[in-house]
Amino acid sequence: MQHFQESIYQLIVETSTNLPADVREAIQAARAREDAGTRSALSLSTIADNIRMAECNVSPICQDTGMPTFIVHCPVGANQIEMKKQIIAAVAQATKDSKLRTNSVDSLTGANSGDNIGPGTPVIHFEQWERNEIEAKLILKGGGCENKNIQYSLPTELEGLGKAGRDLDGIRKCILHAVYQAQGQGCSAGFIGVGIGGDRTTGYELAKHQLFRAADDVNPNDELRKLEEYIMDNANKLGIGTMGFGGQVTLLGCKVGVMNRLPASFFVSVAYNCWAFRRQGVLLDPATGAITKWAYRKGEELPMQKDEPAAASESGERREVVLQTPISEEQIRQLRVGDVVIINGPMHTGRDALHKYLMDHDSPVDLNGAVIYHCGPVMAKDAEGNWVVKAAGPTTSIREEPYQGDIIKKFGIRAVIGKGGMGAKTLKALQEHGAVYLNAIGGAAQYYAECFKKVEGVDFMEFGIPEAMWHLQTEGFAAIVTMDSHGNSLHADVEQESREKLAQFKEPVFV
Ligand SMILES: O=C(O)C[C@H](O)C(=O)O
Ligand code: SF4
Repeated sequence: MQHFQESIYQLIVETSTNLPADVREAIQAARAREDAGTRSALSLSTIADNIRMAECNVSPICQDTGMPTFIVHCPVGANQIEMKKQIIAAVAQATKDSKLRTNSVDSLTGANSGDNIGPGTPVIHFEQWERNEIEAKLILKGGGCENKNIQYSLPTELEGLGKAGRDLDGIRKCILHAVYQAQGQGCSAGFIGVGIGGDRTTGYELAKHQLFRAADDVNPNDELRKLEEYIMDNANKLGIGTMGFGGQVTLLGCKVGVMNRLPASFFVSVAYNCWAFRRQGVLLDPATGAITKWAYRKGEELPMQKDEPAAASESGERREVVLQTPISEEQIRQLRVGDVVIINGPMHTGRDALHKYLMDHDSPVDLNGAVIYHCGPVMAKDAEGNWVVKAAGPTTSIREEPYQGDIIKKFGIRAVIGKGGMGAKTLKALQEHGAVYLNAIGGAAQYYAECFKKVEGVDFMEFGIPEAMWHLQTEGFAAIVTMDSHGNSLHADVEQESREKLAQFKEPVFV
């Protein structure tokens, strides 16, 4: 098995940097359905650019490379202890090479292990089979979409949909509700895996396993096939759209699996995966561990199409405002929801640990007129020992809702960039203080990394690389105003509209 570790390393690199062809196909189809020039169409075109860049740079598609989860099938007698050691070594190497972000954090102290290795990480499942080959599959599912997983216990009462009973129609309602509750926060348009039955643990496991099915396969169970088709036809009527900007395409795939349950329990578990649906697999020679075949069609088979120039020109109607940091209140008050803002100048990253810290401490840098970017980047040092940004898309902003309004006022921040939007408390602070919330395209980590021309410095390295406060010299960072200083929030609007649309699915369908 002299090649096993190297093969697993290749699997990790391929999964993190190159979306497979079936996922690309689903994204291309979504692009064809959105009207040119709309926010959703523009976002999908940025997503397509980002997929191309990640492949070309051999760098992470999204900075959140998730919880590395391996499922390994091996012949009877294969040495699983040895394989496990080599998988762990390959994960550590891929992290060192900036193909994975340092993503393993001590839950009590917050300390980052720095190499993705720690109690419970990576996740490795072994199963024996009677074939004379090894199959290793990997999914890199990020934290933002993981937070949008949801488990229902039937019977229940669902917002907008009424009673969901212990039958196929109740399951149908749960799945639609799962898509609704995710809004844009899991970087829609997404893929969902659904597990019917099991207990709380195996139900979620079954849901996650569905994500390993090819996006274009057909469910062999006729009832489940009909359910999947129904969901694909109807979930998109919710109008949530790419990144929750509104639009025709909210869901890119739906796969449903079933297992037995206890008489007293009826769980419907939903695993939500962002568009950056990173999963791949390899078949290996059991003697050498060399790769004999890839489990999913590789990305190269389906190059992402570039936008027609005509489509780009339609976006010309959108107001574009270039801002140099620090930004004044007057400049901010002129911005409205829907404007595209291009930011130049110094910008600072800050996410969970920093926001908590700033509540009762001073900032190490002056934040008056500043832009805070909710982002946990992948960083590396170049040959001269200088930090460079390797991947840097936004993180889900709503986690900072308890702090953000107070911090904006305390430090005089004028713009917050993130994704998925924020709540009423932040909206009020934006209005009172004169600040805006800018939505960047979640997952577009290569696209945004290019905007960071220089790393000026870093504070709080003790929080770990993703949570540290990076000071970045920025050029041409584009984001959309989705919450302005006049009380308008695109997120609140889309959520309300989709809640109203959800009610059209109240009546029974599968009886
Ligand atoms: O941790 C991150 O960088 C992003 C996260 O996956 C998110 O979607 O919020
Ligand atoms: S930022 Fe978005 S694309 Fe990246 S892992 Fe999180 S949910 Fe997925």
